[in-house]
Amino acid sequence: MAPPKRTRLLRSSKASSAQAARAPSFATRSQTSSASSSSNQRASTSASSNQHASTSAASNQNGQQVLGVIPTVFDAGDCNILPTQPTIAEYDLIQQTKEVIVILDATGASTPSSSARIPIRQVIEAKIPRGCLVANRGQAFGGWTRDTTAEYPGIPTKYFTSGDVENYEGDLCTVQCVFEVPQFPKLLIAKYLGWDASAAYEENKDAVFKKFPYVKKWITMKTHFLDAIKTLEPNNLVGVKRERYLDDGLLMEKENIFWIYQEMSYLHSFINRCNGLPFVWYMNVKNTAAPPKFCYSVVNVIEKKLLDEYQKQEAGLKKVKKIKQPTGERMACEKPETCVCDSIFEYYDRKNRDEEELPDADDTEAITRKNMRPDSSGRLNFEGFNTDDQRMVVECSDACGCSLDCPRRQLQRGQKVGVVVYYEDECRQFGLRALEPIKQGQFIIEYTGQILEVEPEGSGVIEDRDVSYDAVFAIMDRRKVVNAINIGNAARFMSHACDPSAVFIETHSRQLVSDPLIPRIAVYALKDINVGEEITIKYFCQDLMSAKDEGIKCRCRPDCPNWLPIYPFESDDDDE
Ligand SMILES: C[S@@+](CC[C@H](N)C(=O)[O-])C[C@H]1O[C@@H](n2cnc3c(N)ncnc32)[C@H](O)[C@@H]1O
Repeated sequence: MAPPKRTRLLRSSKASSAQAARAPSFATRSQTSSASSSSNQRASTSASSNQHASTSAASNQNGQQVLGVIPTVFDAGDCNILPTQPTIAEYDLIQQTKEVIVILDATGASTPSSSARIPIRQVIEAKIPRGCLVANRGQAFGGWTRDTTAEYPGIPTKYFTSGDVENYEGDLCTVQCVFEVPQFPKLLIAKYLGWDASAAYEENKDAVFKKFPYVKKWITMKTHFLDAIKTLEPNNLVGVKRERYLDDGLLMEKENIFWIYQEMSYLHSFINRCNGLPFVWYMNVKNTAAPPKFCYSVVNVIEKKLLDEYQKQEAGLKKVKKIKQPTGERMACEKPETCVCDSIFEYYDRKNRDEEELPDADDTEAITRKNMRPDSSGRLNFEGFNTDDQRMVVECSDACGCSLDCPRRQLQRGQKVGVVVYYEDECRQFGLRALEPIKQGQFIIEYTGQILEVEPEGSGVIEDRDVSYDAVFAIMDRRKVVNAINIGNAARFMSHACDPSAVFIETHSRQLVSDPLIPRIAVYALKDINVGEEITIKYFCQDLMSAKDEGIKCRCRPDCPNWLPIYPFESDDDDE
């Protein structure tokens, strides 16, 4: 089937009109957007699944045995469940199947079983999500290969080019990213998923918006974000302009790192979208530094051995009895009379006090352990809050008798505001910025990563890893951390600030008490954060930070006197 006729060539100097007439088109067939639930797409997606199945049981690049290929953590079926306008039944299905646990168990021994609600993945191999059909076809049949030293987990290395159009015309195309054309407000430059930059083309703005509703949202939010950056960083106007209108040369520079930013923005946002989560973008308006390589996951990853430990601890949690609610305390749960969240907090508090073995009652009182309860809008109250305090949120489950809309289930319901991974400067590198306004006390994002032991095998020394990617649990499990250096989401980019705009809160969260309980880390806003402003946390408590001229000079503000400690730390026991 021939693509529709074009009226005007995008960049006459960049492609011949013959190429232009055959450029890939998003409008070639009755295609729906990539996250649509159309039966056509379901059929194609499962065909593509079969293709992947045949490539399983191989070895990955590190020589590690691959038990079965998981194209990304989330695409093996999850991408089929998110229609743009779900029916009630489909909505229920999304709610019921959201949580996924990933188990790393390279030996394949004693494989844990999955349930329909909590699929368990045995091996992570970041691949292009299955729902991205043309990107997968490009990877298999594309005519151009990107420099393979630049490989990013889950990002294509092969692409269709304008020269491939003859063989693949009529292939379904998804608009991956768009740029405005200053003199022609009705046009957009569209680059397509799975096609290289030379096959970018101009399209009618309204037609793109109609076909791909997310593009309209994308461009509106991008403009808003870039307008905010213009005010916040007036020295970077050239880079800001390029994000909006593109640079003349970029369409001919397929290898330019700029295109990796576009790939990561689309594909990670796609994985988010499949899980009911908002946009995540990657942006560098300052230089040509490359974004870091890491495996994107919207859930925590845990080894079977550690999951087994958590399952043993369930015995204690099962004994938790509902305590009488103190009068005058605020209760966010829809069903305060049956809510057991405060009782669960009491359970952990008591358990910690027993383990602390402090010499006298005065010392015990010195530890402030806070039960953070959301208000009826789901926000936390940070009045009188100290970032050095131990704190925890317990979320409702089916044991509380409330609905899924209960305000005490923020992390379960998932991130609501989009974020931008933004290049800050040479010292801090990438940080995280708000794509949408955030209110004080609001849940922002989960900090996902690998659950690791603080001191593996009783070594007494924290593993030789960059602990600035560790998020610790002070209440639920002092022996484990969430580490996001290799696997994680956009939260792994948050910079340290001595006066932060956000905070980690360890969270006890599961929808059903029959789900495994794995501690999670939520990020909440300590103050209002406007579009374009940075989301920062305080990495270390005050006594680990010092002005002692060693470690990493803190760049949270130009005159900050503090230094961040360096790694690895010796554990306390070995200090003397
Ligand atoms: C968890 S990572 C944050 C993401 C990282 N910036 C990146 O681009 O991948 C922590 C590292 O960021 C840098 N960093 C974060 N906050 C900083 C600050 N306030 N001052 C100096 N460096 C900072 C340090 O190199 C630190 O080791």
